[in-house]
Amino acid sequence: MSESVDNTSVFETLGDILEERKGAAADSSYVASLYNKGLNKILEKVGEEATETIIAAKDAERTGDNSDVIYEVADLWFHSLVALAQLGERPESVVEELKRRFGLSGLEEKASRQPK
Ligand SMILES: N=c1c2ncn([C@@H]3O[C@H](COP(=O)(O)OP(=O)(O)OP(=O)(O)O)[C@@H](O)[C@H]3O)c2ncn1[C@@H]1O[C@H](COP(=O)(O)O)[C@@H](O)[C@H]1O
Repeated sequence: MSESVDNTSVFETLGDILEERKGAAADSSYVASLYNKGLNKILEKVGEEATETIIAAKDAERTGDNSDVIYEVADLWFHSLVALAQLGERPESVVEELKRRFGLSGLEEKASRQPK
């Protein structure tokens, strides 16, 4: 599978798999088992993976080896996409939002925000 999927369509393919798993049995699929446990459990995994990413990034800074942090960021992205799928949203929505931000300076965007 990994060789046959173009880099640009990785999120689309993963989005299709996450949709397809909505019809799978919890004991046959990790994704289906997460859906079955519900959004709180999925968000708990997102939190865990975010923490593991921070620890791996600090280790990478010390050792110069980025392999673990890449692995943990992949876990974080994956679980974030499962959370979005549970909410009925596809990965392409996030890609679109990032695309919308091209050329928009983060500093300008922050300055233009309405005060809360
Ligand atoms: N990309 C992923 C992916 N990344 C991480 N993981 C799983 O996420 C889990 C998280 O790791 P942990 O170390 O936290 O797992 P754990 O300690 O066993 O988890 P808990 O018991 O704490 O819940 C592991 O079981 C990983 O295998 C993934 N599982 C699935 N996918 C994709 O989703 C597809 C569908 O997966 P299934 O639904 O299992 O068929 C796969 O073909 C992949 O493309």
